[in-house]
Amino acid sequence: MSRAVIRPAALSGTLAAPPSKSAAHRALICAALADGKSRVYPLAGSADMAATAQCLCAMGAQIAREGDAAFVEGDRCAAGSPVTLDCAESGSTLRFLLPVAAAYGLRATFVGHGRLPERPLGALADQMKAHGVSFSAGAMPFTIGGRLSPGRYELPGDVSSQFVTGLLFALPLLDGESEIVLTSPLQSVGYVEMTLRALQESGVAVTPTENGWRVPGNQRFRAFDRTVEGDWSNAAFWLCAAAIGGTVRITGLSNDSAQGDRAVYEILERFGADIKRDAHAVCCEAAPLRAQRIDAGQIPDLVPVLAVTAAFAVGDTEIYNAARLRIKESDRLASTAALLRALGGSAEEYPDRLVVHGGGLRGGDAQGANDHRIVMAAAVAALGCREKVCVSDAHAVNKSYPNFFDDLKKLGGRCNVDMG
Ligand SMILES: O=C(O)C1=C[C@@H](OP(=O)(O)O)[C@@H](O)[C@H](O)C1
Ligand SMILES: C=C(OP(=O)(O)O)C(=O)O
Repeated sequence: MSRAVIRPAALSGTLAAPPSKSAAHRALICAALADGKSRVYPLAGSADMAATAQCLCAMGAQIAREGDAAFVEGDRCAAGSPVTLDCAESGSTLRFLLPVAAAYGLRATFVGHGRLPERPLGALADQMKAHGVSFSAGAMPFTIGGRLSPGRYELPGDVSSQFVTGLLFALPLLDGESEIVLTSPLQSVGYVEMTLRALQESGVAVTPTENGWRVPGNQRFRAFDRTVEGDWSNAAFWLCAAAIGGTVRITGLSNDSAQGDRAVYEILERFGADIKRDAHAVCCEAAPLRAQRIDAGQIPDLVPVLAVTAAFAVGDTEIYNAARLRIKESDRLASTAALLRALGGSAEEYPDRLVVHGGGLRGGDAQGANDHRIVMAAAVAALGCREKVCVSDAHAVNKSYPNFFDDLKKLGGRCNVDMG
């Protein structure tokens, strides 16, 4: 059993943003699909990155790590080869590589852990079945067979944008033109924009249509040397911690990033935090916070830490359009509400929204729910609490941010961590 004890503290100092998990997934995949050798730098040693790298190697690519850099030699196993792809707990790894493995025509067995086997895949799997791919079972572990064929792919936009991203990687490899048609408005738009930019930098053409994208077939990915941008989603923990009580400067965050979680800047500004940016850094300083209405549709990963921030505001914050939070590493509407209540706060959970009553938190024992964003949100909450916070499942931070507790200490936080 892993756990962390975090004591109240006002953070201060400057920190480099960790490399973006979403950008790194995309860079590794594009590199593995490319002809030749690419360099991807810097790369976090996170569990999700390791899962994607291992799967790409199992599919035929070669990846050598040198410090924070990965050198990727693109290659693929012959069609029909049996491979096992262990996606660990990473939804991105599963949903991005499933169509790619099918485009290669591999007999790929997909394995997943934690909550991953329960997370939705049906809409993508149904479209793949309609385009020549067989599935041995309806849930993980399953083995796919056959080869993906080009054509018209219809997907809902409100389950997971990762379905679209996976197809955008795979369809350019097919021997004819395809179209992705959205049957409902797209949520998590920024993540698809990140995919489109990654494809463009790899020399792959995709044309937007009225409600989707047209993807020519027979395309080749170009090798590259790519710097992975800083992660707004994980930097958000420090910016919110500062808004609650401290002064933090985060470097390496791009102002014109496609990351939807860049919105944390405007949201904290609306809360009343003193937040500024220049060409090199974002700086946030505590100020009295007031409740907000927040649309979670484009920023699902920010919700746990924004809910914690709201607990320190005056008034009631409503976080709406958040039904998809229930299908992440934990049911994040339930686990976020439980976190706030465990620390002496008050929150109401509805099917697709959360209402957080402001007024501060006391501290206490909280469940990390085996969810990195809940554990990190608990640590941020602790900084503003009156008493210490003890959170279970501290190891979960390894999923996206293995240096989280070290970075907390660098900013003056006080914690004892037992990774179990
Ligand atoms: O494409 C990506 O890198 C991601 C997309 C989002 O998922 P959904 O599109 O399912 O919301 C996000 O929650 C996840 O952490 C990363
Ligand atoms: C939901 C997340 O990731 P994934 O979907 O890739 O598991 C996350 O990082 O919060």
